[in-house]
Amino acid sequence: MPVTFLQAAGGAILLRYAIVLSQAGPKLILTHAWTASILIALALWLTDRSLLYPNLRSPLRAFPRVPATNVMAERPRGKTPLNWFRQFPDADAVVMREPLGRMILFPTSPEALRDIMSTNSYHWEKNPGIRAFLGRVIGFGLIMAEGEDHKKQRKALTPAFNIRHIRALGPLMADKTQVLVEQLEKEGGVVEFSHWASRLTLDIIGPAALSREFGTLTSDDDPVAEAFGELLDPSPELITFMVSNMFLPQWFATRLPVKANRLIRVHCSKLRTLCRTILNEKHDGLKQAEEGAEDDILKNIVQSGQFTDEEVIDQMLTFLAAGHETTASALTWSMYLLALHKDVQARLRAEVRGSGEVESMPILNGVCEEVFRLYPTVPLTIRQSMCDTIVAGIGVPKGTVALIVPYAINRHPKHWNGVKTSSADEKSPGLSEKLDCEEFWPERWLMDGRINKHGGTNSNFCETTFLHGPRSCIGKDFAKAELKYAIAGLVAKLDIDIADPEREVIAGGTVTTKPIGGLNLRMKKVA
Ligand code: HEM
Repeated sequence: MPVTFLQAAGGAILLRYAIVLSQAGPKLILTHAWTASILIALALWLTDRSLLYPNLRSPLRAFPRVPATNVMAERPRGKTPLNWFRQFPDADAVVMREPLGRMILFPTSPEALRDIMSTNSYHWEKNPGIRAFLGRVIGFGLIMAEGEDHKKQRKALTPAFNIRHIRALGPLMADKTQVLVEQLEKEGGVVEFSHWASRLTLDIIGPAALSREFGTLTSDDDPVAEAFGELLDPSPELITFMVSNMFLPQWFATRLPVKANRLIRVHCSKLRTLCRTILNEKHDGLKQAEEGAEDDILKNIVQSGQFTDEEVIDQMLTFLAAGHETTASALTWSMYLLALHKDVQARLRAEVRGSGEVESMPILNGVCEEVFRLYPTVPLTIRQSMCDTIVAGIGVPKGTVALIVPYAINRHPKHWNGVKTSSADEKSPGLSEKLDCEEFWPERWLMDGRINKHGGTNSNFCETTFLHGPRSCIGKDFAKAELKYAIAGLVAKLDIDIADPEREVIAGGTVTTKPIGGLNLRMKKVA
């Protein structure tokens, strides 16, 4: 529609200009007519893009408008969208207009989120530039696949993450946590915890996904930890390069003589070589052993018979990258929240020291769910519509950019403000207190002492830490089990306090959320 309008207007003006100038002689036509018509067409296009289309024709006008803000740069990421959601609590989405008129959609209501993530999930894809860049780093596995390719990969990989396999990993998760506890006891005193959390999760994903011990908890020089450290917790230069990949064509970006390109080439080639070696060993193991090689995610992928060796390596890189810093971030924030809420820490310690299955302990479950809600590891993710589609009953054109912001959605006041009720309150009504959407309150996830799945809201789309639908996190159950075992193991043995209470803890990080400057904790053995 805008193109038709522009073509007609530009054509008419061009014709008129040509007639006027033709009367002034052929030389003048050649000198000015084309320049003038190009400038006029450009001016019309800009006017249309920045004024007419957004104000008069865009269907996104149906949603409240918010001022342009650099939401990618703010800390914590999602802070401003949360303010918008407070301002427009009943809106299905808000729309931000960038200076050149591009409209960005921020879906907020469960209906809008369901349309994007579930009903019309395949109408939306990730930004092609970011995909190409991240694919170079973490492989073109499941996270980077789109459309039919994604459907095929997801179907082949889902059995590897079934609940039976994850349950079987419980002892490994508990054992590795025990190694961490011993290391922390040796450190004796103040530790920078996010660093230890990454080591733990790498040592769990290694054997769980690839039958490979990385041993990062007990050794300082591990090439895998180093490569992921530099690639996933990158320098400002690497971040700038990543963002510029959204706009630059890949044939150009990959050839730029910048340090970031060299760093990616060196580390990725090391990681691919390592994965190739592991894969060859797995093939040998599968050929030799009657029972097959050790049971892990890799064995399931190889045995699915759906992938070439290079594709399996892409999946291995994806699982290593997606499956380690993410849970490390959640574990870091768990320790932070438990250090701030010593009463919850004490109740949790009593629970995990008692009998019962780690998977079904009520307080532990509530603590994990509150951590995922308040500090979603991926605070924001981006999508672009590949065709005309519908969001909460409004027709949204092809090419629309949507920013899904779990940080803000998970704290939406309309869904998460409430009333604190506990069994004690139920016996003595009138004692209920107001519950703020940003308050850490594990009991949201308990109803009459039993675990509930929605945290007291009326839709699971009120919480989007792992997203929902076909593009939701395939490792969700793995991550939840891992976090439970890690918290249970740590809290049972160690008392956790903030080491430097004066310092403000702010959520930063590039791909995953982490406290800026780390998290210093005082961890003491408890009797
Ligand atoms: C706290 C832990 C975790 C969080 C918060 C988390 C969150 C997410 C999110 C938000 C996405 C969607 C990203 C997007 O499309 O923009 C995702 C996708 C994915 N995650 Fe996780 N994740 C976690 C742990 C894991 C683990 C442990 C694994 C593997 C062992 C894993 C593997 C994946 C994969 C393969 C995808 C792509 C799924 C697809 O597109 O079909 N994640 N995760």
